[in-house]
Amino acid sequence: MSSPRKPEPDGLGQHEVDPMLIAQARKGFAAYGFAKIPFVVPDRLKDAVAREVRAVLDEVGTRRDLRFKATGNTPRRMYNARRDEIAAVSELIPAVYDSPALTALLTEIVGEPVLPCPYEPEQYVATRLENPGDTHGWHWDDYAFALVWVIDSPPADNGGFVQCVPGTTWDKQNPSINRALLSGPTYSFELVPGDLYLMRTDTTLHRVYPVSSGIRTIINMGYASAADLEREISHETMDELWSAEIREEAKTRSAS
Ligand SMILES: O=C(O)CCC(=O)C(=O)O
Ligand SMILES: [Fe+2]
Repeated sequence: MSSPRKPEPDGLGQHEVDPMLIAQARKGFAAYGFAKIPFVVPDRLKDAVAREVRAVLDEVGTRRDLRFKATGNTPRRMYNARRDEIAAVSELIPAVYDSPALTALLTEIVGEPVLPCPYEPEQYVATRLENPGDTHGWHWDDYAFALVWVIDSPPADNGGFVQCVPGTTWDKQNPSINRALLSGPTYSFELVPGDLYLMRTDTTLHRVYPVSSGIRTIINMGYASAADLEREISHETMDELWSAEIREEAKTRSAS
């Protein structure tokens, strides 16, 4: 007898999606490495996830102001809550991340299996941009796919939209961001609260345009391709992100 499956979170199992929308998203994803897919989850689930993400950021959001050598020293100026901090207070977000109904839809859109990320810190991260100049600067991600839930966003005049250059690859020893920018068109996408987007993050250079005012809140769920599971993946940007935090925590502790 097979073991009972965990129930799907709040209506995800019964959520119906128009096959036309999937077909359109599939085309967009193949062309731009980016597709807006707000239709993949019901609105009440978006609201529940938004409440939990805002609460966890209010409670444990940690300020980062860093640059990473592996992405050509582009800036990260933001507040984050990491995977374990989210999983410690939320049952819903881990259940959504693991939802077979959701990953089946994502698999249809990208045309290959979308799999849970084997490196837990990259499974989900919540991010808030709220100070003028806050940005998630140009980078690639370690794993193939990201599903980003847009929870708060300023009007595009105040920044916070996403830009990407598809068909580019990350050489961590020599990231050459400017060469990647010169290699093809940069596409920009306006996003509003309630949007979700899917990105091919290992071969799409991307960033969030700096915010000049207002608040931008997201949760990014990272997924792996089958090829990712076959290769050795290093995690220097994530490891540096969290180790900077650990250094800060140690400083605070020794100062107190
Ligand atoms: O905030 C976004 O829209 C993108 C976030 C991102 O690229 C990341 O977390 O790696
Ligand atoms: Fe990213």
